[in-house]
Amino acid sequence: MSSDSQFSIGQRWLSNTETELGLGAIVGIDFRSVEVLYPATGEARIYTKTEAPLTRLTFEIGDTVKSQDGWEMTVTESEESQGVFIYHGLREDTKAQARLPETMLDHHIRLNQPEKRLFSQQLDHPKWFDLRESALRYHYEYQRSNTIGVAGARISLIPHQLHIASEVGGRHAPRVLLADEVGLGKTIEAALIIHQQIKTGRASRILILVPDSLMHQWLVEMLRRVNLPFAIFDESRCEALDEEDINPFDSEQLVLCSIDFLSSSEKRQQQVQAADWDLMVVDEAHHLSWSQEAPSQEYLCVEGLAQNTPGVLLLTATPDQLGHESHFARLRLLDPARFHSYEEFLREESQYSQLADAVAPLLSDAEPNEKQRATLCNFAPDVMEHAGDLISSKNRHELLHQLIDCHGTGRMLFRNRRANIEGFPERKLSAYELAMPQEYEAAVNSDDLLNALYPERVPSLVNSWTKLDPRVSWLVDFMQDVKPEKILLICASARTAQELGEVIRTQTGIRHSVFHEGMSIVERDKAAHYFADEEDGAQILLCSEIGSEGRNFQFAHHLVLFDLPITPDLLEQRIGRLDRIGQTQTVNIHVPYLAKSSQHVLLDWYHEGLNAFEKTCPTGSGVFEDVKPLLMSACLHPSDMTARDELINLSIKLNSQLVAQLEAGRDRLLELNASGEGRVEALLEDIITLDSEQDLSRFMGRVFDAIGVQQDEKGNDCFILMPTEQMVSQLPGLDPEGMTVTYRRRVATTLENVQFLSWDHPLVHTAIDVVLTDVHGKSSMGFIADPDLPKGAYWIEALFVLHAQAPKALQLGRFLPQTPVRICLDAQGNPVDLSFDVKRKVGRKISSQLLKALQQPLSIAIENTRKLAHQAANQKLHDALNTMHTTLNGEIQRLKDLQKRNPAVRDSEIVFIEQQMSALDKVIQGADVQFDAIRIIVNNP
Ligand SMILES: Nc1ncnc2c1ncn2[C@@H]1O[C@H](COP(=O)(O)OP(=O)(O)OP(=O)(O)O)[C@@H](O)[C@H]1O
Repeated sequence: MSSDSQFSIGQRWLSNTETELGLGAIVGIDFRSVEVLYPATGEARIYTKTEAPLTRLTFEIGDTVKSQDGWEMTVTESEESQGVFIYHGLREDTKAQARLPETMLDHHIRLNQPEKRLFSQQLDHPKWFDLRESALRYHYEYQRSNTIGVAGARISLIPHQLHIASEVGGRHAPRVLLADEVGLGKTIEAALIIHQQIKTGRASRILILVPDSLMHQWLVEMLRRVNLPFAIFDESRCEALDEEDINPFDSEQLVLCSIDFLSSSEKRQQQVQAADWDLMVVDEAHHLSWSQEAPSQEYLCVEGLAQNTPGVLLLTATPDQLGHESHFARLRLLDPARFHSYEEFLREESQYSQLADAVAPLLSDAEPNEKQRATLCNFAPDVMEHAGDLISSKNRHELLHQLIDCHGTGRMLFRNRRANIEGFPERKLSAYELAMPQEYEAAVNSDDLLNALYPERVPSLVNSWTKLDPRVSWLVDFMQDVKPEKILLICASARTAQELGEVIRTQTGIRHSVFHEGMSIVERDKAAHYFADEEDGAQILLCSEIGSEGRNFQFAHHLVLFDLPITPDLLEQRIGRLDRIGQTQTVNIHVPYLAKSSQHVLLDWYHEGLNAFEKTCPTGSGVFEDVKPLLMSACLHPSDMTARDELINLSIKLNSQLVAQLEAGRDRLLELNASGEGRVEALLEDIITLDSEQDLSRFMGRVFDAIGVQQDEKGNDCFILMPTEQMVSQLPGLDPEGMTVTYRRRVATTLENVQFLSWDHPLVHTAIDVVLTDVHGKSSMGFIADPDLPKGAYWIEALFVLHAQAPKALQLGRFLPQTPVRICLDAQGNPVDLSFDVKRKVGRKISSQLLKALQQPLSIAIENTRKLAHQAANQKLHDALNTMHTTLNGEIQRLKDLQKRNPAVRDSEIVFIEQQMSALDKVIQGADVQFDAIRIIVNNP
């Protein structure tokens, strides 16, 4: 909180919560808010005047001040003009009289006064010194850790997700397609990548584009999983912001927006493109259909954004759903230079299938034959030269990794298959044959495929179909049979869902809800919520096809497919609502169908031809493309058993060929890459170790205790945190009503209302900030009681911080975060290694006497600690430079090597690291040592 609410333009203030910003200058004031520019980091902030977390920086006579131009002077006089101080004194370099208005102060100055506080006897309890030291040390370790942004997510540890997150999240401007099969956690992967990019400073402005129907789910997932508060942007929000005459999309850093809304408004598209983004995420990217002649509106909208946004994540479970050309077009969004021609892409793909063939033996522990060996030599000559016996596990491993590197799309496309991931439930089909009503016969036997598939939608039957269609009465009975278990019903059209809802309302007392594209998002979310409610919720949710995308309904175990979709991908999407991570029981799939109808043909085709109900069928869309005419024809002639048999037999044959191709081929290499097998284990181990440590809970316990937050154990590894009236500082983020927290992942993933406190959690960060930015602990004096040491012996413990300032995007924290340097001296001025547990504060009277008596030796000792701290800091700085060079040179070299084999490495990635390295060189060399805190320890046995 600011100590002075009289702000004037030009005054210099320090942020109490974001010390890394440097010294700020007031650049704007209105009746409510104050705008501060931090020139050292190029950032600006707007604060509410009454709650600005700012401290004014002023100097007294005798203080040394530094100007923006680098010269220093000792203040001999100061005056104030329009609220701004002007300091006078002699310049140290030229010895000339100088005048330095505070507007011209060095932007890097920080408040630094432990010594002043010590000698003016503003002493705190010695525990605050320990707390400062721990906060600095933990912050330092956090910034350098490899689990940053990943370990703190509220998720179960699933290896393939962690692998993708760390592989992609650690890149500069990642541009990838996350294409895991349905329900394997693409949203979670995206959340982890976004979180990591933000926490490491790689990105700060994020735009997520999703279909209307998934907005709320994304909002909740981002908040619940990784504590990121996205703001939903729709027309009404934009309109409200239009009045303020700014680009609405500039008003927030984390924006969630419907792609349908954007692509339908020219004005909003222009605005969203004019706003700068670091990372764009597009969910359900298979909707971005493309062909040379007719790219879709959605595609064009995303293309415009992808051209100007450094990082792009596209998510789809069905990359090939709208054809291979569209798949190519999505890769083109990611890297237009590389994917410039579809023909070229096809040619390249065929090469990878040769590679796939050659690699197959390695994946199944066999020795490749001569031809395969020759192909491998072609792709990875270096390794093959020394390969010898390929089956020896070391070589095999190395070779596989090299081959993955050579794989054209392996670096930008991540696709995991369920078949490789454990823990999914079984799926069981129950089909119910029902008699065909006479009234449907004309439609079913017509030439119109839509009528044949969905006779209930024929106009003449609109008002009567629910009375004559036996699936309706079957449904009513079925609901009674499984009551109170939840049922998700999906059908093709909104009207069917609504009309079924009407029947349930009039004929049964069963609680139900509908969910379709005619409802607003809020209404849909309400319906989904009503369905999810365990006690008073709906037993059945009736969805149109849009219910089959992205939503999480795995708490239900019965899925009724009132009709069947025409493509296997859509069928998988539907089943994927229940067959997801977190599903605890067998997924029961119920299909009521009319005998000898087109739907009957589809049922047999899916079940017998593709086995697509009981197992995921990644080859389904491939088969579909090949048998489409036969399938259509069989659907139009449902009584023609020969046509049906031909369709099914051909599908079985094609499917097994495609499966064999897949098994042997390219995807296995891609999958091996996407699964992280052999590479994610170390990260997993680190997170498990971190989870088992108690450092965080102990540290936070001490912070809460010191600040005055009440912490009560609630059982089940949960704690209740309550603010108290005795709090010595505010703790932003602590709910004034109290909050329940846990440090245990297991608890956090089962109890949604409990906050998961981790090193990534905002409350932990603000707690560390509060400790470090507060003056508490800057100076203290404590007693120890050791009978083996002379009474009255004393020691000096000084804490320094090696610190540099840089824009976040440089990721200084990886190499030189704020680094604690602790120097301890005994009364004779000798460096010592102290590990006292200092529990008692020295009373006011004694401390005052001691300080008077020891002022001179203490001043000398402090000077000495400064010198020693500089020496130690120089060493650390030197080490940081070395590590930075070694690490970044290594990264550059690896990318360059990789680029020779794999065109998916963009030049811009290499250039970025080169520029980062030279900028960091300057920043690290300019690092400064600040005196942070001092503690005098006195023995009083
Ligand atoms: N690591 C995890 N821990 C806990 N829950 C998870 C984890 N991974 C996924 N889930 C849950 O599994 C479900 C599927 O995850 P998610 O929505 O990310 O998958 P998806 O691949 O995006 O699905 P879709 O293809 O349907 O869009 C969600 O309910 C999600 O919350």
